[in-house]
Amino acid sequence: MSTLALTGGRVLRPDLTVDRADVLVDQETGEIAEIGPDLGGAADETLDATNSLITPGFVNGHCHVAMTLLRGYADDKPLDAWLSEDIWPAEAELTPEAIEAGAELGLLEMIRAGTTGFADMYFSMERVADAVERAGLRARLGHGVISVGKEHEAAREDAETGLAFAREYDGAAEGRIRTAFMPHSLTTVSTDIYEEYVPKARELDVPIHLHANETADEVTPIVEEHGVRPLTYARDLGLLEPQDFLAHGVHVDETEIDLLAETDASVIHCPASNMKLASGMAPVQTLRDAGITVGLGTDGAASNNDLSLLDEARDAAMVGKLAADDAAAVAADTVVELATTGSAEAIGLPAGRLEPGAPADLAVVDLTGAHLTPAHDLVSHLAYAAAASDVRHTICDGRVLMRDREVLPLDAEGVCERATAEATALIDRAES
Ligand SMILES: CSC[C@H]1O[C@@H](n2cnc3c(O)ncnc32)[C@H](O)[C@@H]1O
Ligand SMILES: [Zn+2]
Repeated sequence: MSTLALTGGRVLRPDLTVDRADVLVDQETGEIAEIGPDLGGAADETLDATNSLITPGFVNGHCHVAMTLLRGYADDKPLDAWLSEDIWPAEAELTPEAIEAGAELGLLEMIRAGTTGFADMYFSMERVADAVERAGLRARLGHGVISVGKEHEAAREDAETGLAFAREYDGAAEGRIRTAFMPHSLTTVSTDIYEEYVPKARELDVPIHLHANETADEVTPIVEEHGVRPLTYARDLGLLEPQDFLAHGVHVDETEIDLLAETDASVIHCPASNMKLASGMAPVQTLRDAGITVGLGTDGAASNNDLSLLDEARDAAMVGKLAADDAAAVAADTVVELATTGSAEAIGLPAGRLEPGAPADLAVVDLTGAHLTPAHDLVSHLAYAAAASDVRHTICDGRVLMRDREVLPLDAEGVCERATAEATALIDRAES
């Protein structure tokens, strides 16, 4: 077996205790072989983890990775105006090449932030999948289906694209890519498309992922048209199975929380996007107390405006306390769980735990920064003080994706140049 040892560091265990240990990775299986003292001697390759914390890689439960091209293009608007006045007109000019360049930029940023897995909904997903294969991360990918503003046959074609992608790419990149059927939301996909395509997605045995209950404005038309709350409507459409995961879940009432708990569907909390678009505050502590699996997502870089799960964890803790009016709510250990095991369970990727036999998806966080001194509590540091730039090494599936801040599978300079050129050309097309 070919082995990689991470030596001299401290390890964040699944129960969130920390101790000094080395980690030995079997690079053939991509799994953690052993955690314990002095494992460096016999390894084929070593990574220095001195003065560092070895954590599970972070998992981004909801993203539109190619939207890095639109970072900073439209800010300071609420969701509806942001999408209809700026984002959708620009996205109408996207090309597959632009999407691939934007995806590569996002993947570069994620590797640098210690992210090893993510869920993504967008267009030209075969190009996103190609970029994921090259970059070496794990992903749950799906074509975003929208029917609003389309003739019925065009909407069916879009849904067929979503099914075909889910069928053809599940298991790609040596199993690192899994797929899902991804209708955009309850208000942008019509009832008849749901009625026809949810059973077809079930036949493929892939999860369903959609935006739900993100803004108050989205709840009202569903109640008016269907006479029930959005998640009752979603349940009636067959959208709340245990493998399914919803992005946002901000405006959920008690009956909807009960419904999520009963059905075992998961919620991906996107606090930065929710704050920036002033969508509202998700009741994260209440969701967790009800036994619902909650993960953490950045959403796209145009509504965040970065792809750092460490930033997101801090945001989740801060806004969670405010939403619950309780400083003890959404505590440090909770947000570390949300960013690792919570997201991994929600999106159905095998990651999130540091133990023998688990996938070797790891981030190594340098603890020497002044902002991480002194080190009373490393879980507290992950939740409240560490930044993406503190991540020193990133490993996914046993492969080193970043060593001492150098991203190995991607040419960082070339990625930034291509993305800048594609973003400039995109905005020129959109505004001409
Ligand atoms: C159909 S592909 C995905 C689609 O979603 C748009 N999007 C980005 N962020 C959000 C958000 O917070 N709520 C709803 N929709 C969002 C993205 O621009 C694509 O058009
Ligand atoms: Zn989104």
